Amino acid sequence: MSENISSSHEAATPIVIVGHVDHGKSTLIGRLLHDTDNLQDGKVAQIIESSKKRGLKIEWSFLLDSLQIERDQGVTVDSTRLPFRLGTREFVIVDAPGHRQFLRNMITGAADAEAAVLVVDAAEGAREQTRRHAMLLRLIGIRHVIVLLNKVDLLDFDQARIVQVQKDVGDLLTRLELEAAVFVPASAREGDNIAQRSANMPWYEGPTLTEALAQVPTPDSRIELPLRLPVQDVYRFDDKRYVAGRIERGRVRVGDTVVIGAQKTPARVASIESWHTAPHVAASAGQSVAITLEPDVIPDRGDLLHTPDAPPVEASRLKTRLFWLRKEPLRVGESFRLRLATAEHAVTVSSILSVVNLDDLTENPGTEVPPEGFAEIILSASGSIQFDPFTPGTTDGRGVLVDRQQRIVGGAPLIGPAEIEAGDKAIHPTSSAVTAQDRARVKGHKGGVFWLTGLSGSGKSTLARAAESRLFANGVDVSVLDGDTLRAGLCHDLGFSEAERTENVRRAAEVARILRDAGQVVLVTLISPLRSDRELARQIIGDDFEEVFVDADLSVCEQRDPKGLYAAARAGKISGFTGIDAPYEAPQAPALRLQTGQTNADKLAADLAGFVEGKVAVSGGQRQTS
Ligand SMILES: Nc1ncnc2c1ncn2[C@@H]1O[C@H](COP(=O)(O)OS(=O)(=O)O)[C@@H](OP(=O)(O)O)[C@H]1O
Ligand SMILES: Nc1ncnc2c1ncn2[C@@H]1O[C@H](COP(=O)(O)OP(=O)(O)O)[C@@H](O)[C@H]1O
Repeated sequence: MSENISSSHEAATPIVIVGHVDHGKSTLIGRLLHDTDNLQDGKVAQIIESSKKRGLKIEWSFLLDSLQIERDQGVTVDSTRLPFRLGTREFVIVDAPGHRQFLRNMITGAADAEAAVLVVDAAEGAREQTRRHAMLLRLIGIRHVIVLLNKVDLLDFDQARIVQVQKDVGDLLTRLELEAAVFVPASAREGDNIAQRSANMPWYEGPTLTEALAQVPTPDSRIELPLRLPVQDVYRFDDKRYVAGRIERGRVRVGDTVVIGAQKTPARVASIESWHTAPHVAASAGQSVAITLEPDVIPDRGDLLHTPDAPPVEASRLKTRLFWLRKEPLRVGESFRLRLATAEHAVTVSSILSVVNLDDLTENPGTEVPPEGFAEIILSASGSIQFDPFTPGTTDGRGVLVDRQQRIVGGAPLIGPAEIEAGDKAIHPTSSAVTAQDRARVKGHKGGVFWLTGLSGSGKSTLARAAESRLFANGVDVSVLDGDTLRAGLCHDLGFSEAERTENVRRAAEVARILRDAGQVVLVTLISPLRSDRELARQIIGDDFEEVFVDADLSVCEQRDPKGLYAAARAGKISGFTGIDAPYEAPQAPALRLQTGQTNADKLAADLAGFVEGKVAVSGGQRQTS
């Protein structure tokens, strides 16, 4: 049997190119591929042709457009890899069609970049996206950053002005604990200092971009680190059980003792196999293997195999950096799945330690993380999680948060265990193993929240109760959360000040979310007079939230006055009454509008029930009707 340890193969070095919009990223890619002779002849002709047609000099960014068109015609891919060669060394520019996909690839490690070129328009200096991208480079741990000060022709190649921009960008990176390997003053459009040294900047003695790329170190070897083999799967074949996975770091030899996951069971490696080759005596980082163990223990997918002398960290509260991708802000109390190599753990955000202000890059206390925002948070799990703290250049601690629909909502490199501080809310919420899909299959419909807002007396309760009966008769698991009813119990401590109404809405939204997560259809009837409060409800509930406007003029409501409240308010017996001396902000774009001053209640209840059924329908669902 031969020693089959893969030596460091000369794989292409992946790089990413980032920068503020219009700072010249696409032009740079086109220029770079052309000047390094990495374009097929036909491509150049195509670019010259389309540039001429528009009466322009050669426009290198058209190259990317034409590659994009080719991609659009081919199979859908979520990552674009543009290979190019510099001398004997291979590189690949990792890009993605679309800004969000690009960010997603960066945080999941799909981009897997060794180095980054940060493009900054020298005439404009660092802008908002420059800061955001630099933060992202820090977050995902890219250690080698080349700053390309682009468009220096617009500064007449003036040394003093270029040096000033270099200093500004350098200061910005220093504040992020990132160090630029080199600053290259260049003009991607004109070709200065890309592959050819610029004659316009005799004062510049540093490398051109291609020279700078040639200096990017080859990836560090992960072989010398202690073993980590995340279990991908366990197969049974010919009476043997194979534990399959890709070695993330270290090496494993036949005869080694390994420890399996959180159960901490030791076992001996009996054999190491891989497809289509003879069995190995050893394997190392980067290789995918199937091993057999003695005794024949059964790990689970997600378990980490490691050496007994260098175990990973274990904690149930994890201090985590965060790059937040969801369109809605993140709040404390939200639950997700934390993907970590092949493992998935249920976690809850138990606190937001700080949120980065992108204008000045300061870290401040905050109650929510905005879309594309950066923060430091604590994630809590119900049990302990094994991990290695995030280390740039490795896959260690590279967590990703996914929501109930398996969508990636955040990059979450795990920094380490979170100590429990005095006064800390050390909560460890659990989440259900029963999925939304399981529930929908059993109930024949999915859960959803229908938020009925409108003036007192507009008809919210009347329509919700009538729709509830109709839906129930059709086999829908439905309930109503009614303002008056909640205020008699859960919210009995609340009055009608603005702050108390906000709290009332928050509580109702939290309850609605729990019921929705349990697969129910929930009709909430609250005046909820302020747009900001209804927006809060939408954010707490997240998916499957629909705003329904129960619309009737104040005069109609006042005339109906079913509870005599308007009369009491007019008589000054009740103060702060909605519509009289407290505001009501009508929805601007409700999903459904029910005009109760014009249409009878029966018809509107049927409309509401129909709307609800349409929204919660699942294909193939079987419902029992009564
Ligand atoms: N000051 C004042 N303003 C508005 N409403 C008042 C007030 N005082 C008592 N009520 C009664 O409380 C019901 C509204 O409660 P909500 O929980 O829906 O209100 S809110 O969403 O918190 O604004 C409301 O019920 P509906 O008529 O069903 O809307 C009233 O019965
Ligand atoms: N088209 C209609 N839709 C709903 N309610 C109506 C309609 N026409 C008259 N009403 C009457 O208006 C009143 C609405 O009161 P309610 O449902 O308690 O309102 P809210 O819950 O919004 O305060 C009820 O007395 C109801 O019978």
